Amino acid sequence: MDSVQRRFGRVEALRGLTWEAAAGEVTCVLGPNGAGKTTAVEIATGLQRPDGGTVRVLGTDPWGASAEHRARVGVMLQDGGLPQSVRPLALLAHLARFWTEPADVDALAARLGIHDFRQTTVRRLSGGQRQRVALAAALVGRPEVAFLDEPAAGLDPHARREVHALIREQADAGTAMVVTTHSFDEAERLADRIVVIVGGRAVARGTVAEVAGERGLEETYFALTDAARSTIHTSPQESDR
Ligand SMILES: Nc1ncnc2c1ncn2[C@@H]1O[C@H](COP(=O)(O)OP(=O)(O)OP(=O)(O)O)[C@@H](O)[C@H]1O
Repeated sequence: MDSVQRRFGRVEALRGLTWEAAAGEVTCVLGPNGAGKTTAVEIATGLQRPDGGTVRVLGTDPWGASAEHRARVGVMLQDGGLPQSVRPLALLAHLARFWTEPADVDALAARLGIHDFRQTTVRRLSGGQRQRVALAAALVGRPEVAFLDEPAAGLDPHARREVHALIREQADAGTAMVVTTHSFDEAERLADRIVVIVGGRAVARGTVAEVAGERGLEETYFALTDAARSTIHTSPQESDR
């Protein structure tokens, strides 16, 4: 996306956000609460319309894109949006029927430990269990690009390890994987590329080595976010709006 703007009343959620993700790579999107990560993902998946700028996903403007385009894009949002009264495997089997060549539901479910709670309806799953179902739902259509909003947040260590391995495998198979996270550890372990968003702008973009430099990702992140936040908070144009 290039120079994307998005405003909610007085709040400028995105102020000229520019970044990209590539096929076959994991791109981790980092940034403080309220930086605009979810807004960016929702715009990239056609759930929100930007007020300005250009967005292309697989060469297509996601706003109002066709069903054919949407079928090539996987999405896992923070609030899940899963139907509540179904069991996980029935849900995944149902979703798989939307695609001509879906992933193997049983293998995907086994991978994410979903068989362990196969008899429980989505409503009664724990937060981490629900997240694993949401991740499986995002990947069942074997997307060419997948946007995962904090897929490993709150998972137990085993589940997190599986989720990381799965994300890496999907990237190695050619998918552009876009993962938002608050974890430096996760970003360092997973990412080929990193985008740091602060106040609706990308303040750093590049490979992990390029962004982290010699200081390491955590220190670089604090330096970038502290600097950008103080600029944003003292900017007179912004406080006048
Ligand atoms: N529908 C909305 N109405 C009003 N303000 C909104 C709306 N959606 C987002 N915002 C505001 O836009 C800004 C960016 O929010 P966003 O959810 O994109 O941040 P985020 O980086 O995903 O944060 P977090 O790390 O907490 O998930 C915030 O100030 C938020 O309050």
